[in-house]
Amino acid sequence: MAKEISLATVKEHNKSDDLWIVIENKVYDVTKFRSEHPGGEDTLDDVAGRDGTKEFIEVGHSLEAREILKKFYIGDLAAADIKKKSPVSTSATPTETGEGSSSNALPTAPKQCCILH
Ligand code: HEM
Repeated sequence: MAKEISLATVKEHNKSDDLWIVIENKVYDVTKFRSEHPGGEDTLDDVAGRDGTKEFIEVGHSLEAREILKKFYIGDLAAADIKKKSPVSTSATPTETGEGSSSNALPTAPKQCCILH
C-alpha cells in the first residue's frame, strides 16, 4: 500500500542533496537523479520540496521521463494536501442563460397571419 506523505514533510526535503518533488499527487525522491537530469540540476532545485507538476508537464517530458520517475516513487501525497483543483467547474456555468424568456409571449398573440386579400 502506498505511503501517505504530507506536503509539510515534502518541504523538509528541499535541498540538492535531499530532493523530493510532488508530481500529480505522487511523491518522488529524485536526489539521486538530480545529477543525471537532462534538463539540468537547477531545474530540479527550483521545484525541490514542492509540487512541480506544472513545470514537469510544461516541459513536455517524454514517456521515458515518466518511466524514470517511477523508479523514484516513494509515496502518495496525503489526501489532506491534495488540492481540489476544479478548472472546469469554476467557470463552466453557461446553463444560466438557457431560459429563453424572451420567446414566452405567445399566448396573447392572435393568429392573424393568414389573411389573404
Ligand atoms: C523529477 C522528475 C523529472 C524527471 C524524471 C525528468 C526527466 C527528464 C528527462 C528524461 C529528460 C530528457 C527529455 C525527455 O525524455 O523528456 C528531461 C528533460 C528536461 N527536463 Fe526534466 N525531469 C524531471 C523534472 C523536471 C522538472 C520539474 C523540470 C522543470 C522545472 C524539468 C525540466 C526539464 C527540461 C527543461 C528538459 C529539457 C532539456 C533539453 O532538452 O535540453 N524536468 N527531463
